[in-house]
Amino acid sequence: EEEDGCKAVENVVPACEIVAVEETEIDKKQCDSGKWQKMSKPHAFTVHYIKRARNHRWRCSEITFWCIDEQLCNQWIQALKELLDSQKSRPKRLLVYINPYGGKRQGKRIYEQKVAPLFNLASISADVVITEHANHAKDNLFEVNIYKYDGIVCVGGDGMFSEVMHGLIGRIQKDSGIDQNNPKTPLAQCSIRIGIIPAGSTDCICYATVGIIDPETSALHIIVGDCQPLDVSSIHHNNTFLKYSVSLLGYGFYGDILKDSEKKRWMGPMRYDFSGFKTFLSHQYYEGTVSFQPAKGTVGSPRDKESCRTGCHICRQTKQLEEQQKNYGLEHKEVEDEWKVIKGKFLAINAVNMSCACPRSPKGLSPAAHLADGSADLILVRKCSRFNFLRYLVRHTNQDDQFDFPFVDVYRVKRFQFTSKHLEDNESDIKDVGKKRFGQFCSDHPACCCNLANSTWNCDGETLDSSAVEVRVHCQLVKLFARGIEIYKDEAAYNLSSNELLS
Ligand SMILES: Nc1ncnc2c1ncn2[C@@H]1O[C@H](COP(=O)(O)OP(=O)(O)OP(=O)(O)O)[C@@H](O)[C@H]1O
Repeated sequence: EEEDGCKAVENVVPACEIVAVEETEIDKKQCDSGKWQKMSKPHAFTVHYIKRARNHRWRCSEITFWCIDEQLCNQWIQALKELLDSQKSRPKRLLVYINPYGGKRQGKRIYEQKVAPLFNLASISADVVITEHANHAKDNLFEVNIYKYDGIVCVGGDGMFSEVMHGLIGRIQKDSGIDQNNPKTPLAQCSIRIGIIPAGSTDCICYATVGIIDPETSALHIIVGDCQPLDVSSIHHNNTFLKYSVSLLGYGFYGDILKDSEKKRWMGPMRYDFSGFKTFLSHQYYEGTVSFQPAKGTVGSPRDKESCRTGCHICRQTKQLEEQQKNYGLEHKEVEDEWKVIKGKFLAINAVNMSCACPRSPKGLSPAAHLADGSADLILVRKCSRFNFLRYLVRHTNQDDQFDFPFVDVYRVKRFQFTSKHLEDNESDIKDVGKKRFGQFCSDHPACCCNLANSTWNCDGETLDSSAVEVRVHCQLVKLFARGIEIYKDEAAYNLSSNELLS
């Protein structure tokens, strides 16, 4: 209870949410004003801490504590600093890559104005590299001593994250003597965490792992040393490594939108709407064979009502199960007879490692997909009428179940393969030269309805041309400075008053 009889507000700041503690310089003016004038020579310290706002936004707030006893004040500062030092998950040294051309070209400004001051406050030292060209960060990660850093931070969009992730995974495999081209080899996990400061035109990975696209919130997640493991899919063709994916790997509809939008970069972000509409109208379907291994070791299903959130029990249980299997020597045992094969005509083949929720589609492509359960949700949209396809797309934005259509199938898988009919026909060595020539005519004239042409893969927002792929999910291969999307129990939990007390 405070001196003046006011009831103390019972608010708590957990030690893990303190950003920094500093001694406060008191100037004469402060000293002479307010209730502190009673104190002959006051001493003070300020605690900077995380304050939750709406929509998963975090802000750095502060509270100053005053007392007359200098020794007592110093003891508090010392004790709180020791408390912060004892939290070993907090990073001390970071390597930061800034893409100065990402999004609205604000990456450098965002870092300097919103992130660097917070890192300084939290005594984090950062080596900053402003990228000069595409793949600069990726190449650099193969050259620098990454092991002296507690984390790698990318300032940019999903493309920049993908580049840093490829660099880090590639470097770790190289140092572990693992050949990335072998699709069957288990990959070495990356213990160095990746932080994303959103500054791109698409920041979906940040949104899916933090819940908001906000540089300050992301910086605070880095400072407190959050850790969110993330599954990564490796994509191969003919024993050649192609790419890694953490969000969407899409063939057909989403691949075609991306390919078309790449040609219209001059339109800015509007190009996605334009290309989306155009691709919808073209209503192209693609023939091929999908084969997959259903995920057996995971507890959830793509039709669950529950979404992946902070401390997700499904992700935790899957990891425990994997560790048990490791102890019994059962890890990575390939059970070849468990493949399911589906041949058909598809408007879209989407494999997602996370829900792919974004501000435009808050439910995402697979609302119950998990960030770290070692599986992907494989969504097959078979050929249907334009009207039905529109109904399917609309359900991504409302409460209805987007998988509840006879032409949509969803499976939780650990591995899958796709081969286009075009390639199958070529590989089966058909000597019918006339048919091949006809095929060439069709792909040269998209208006032709024969659909012999291939689509493109949309791999986390980048195009990937391959008419056959082999995909494998690597459970929790990388770790991010994030904690997944937090569940707020009630409004009061994040509407804390400004005069919070530290306990
Ligand atoms: N200095 C640079 N100059 C040109 N390209 C760069 C540079 N640094 C990084 N890149 C590349 O730019 C691509 C896009 O970057 P980023 O994701 O940060 O921005 P974006 O605006 O969200 O991207 P997009 O235009 O694909 O939506 C990345 O793939 C990255 O490899």
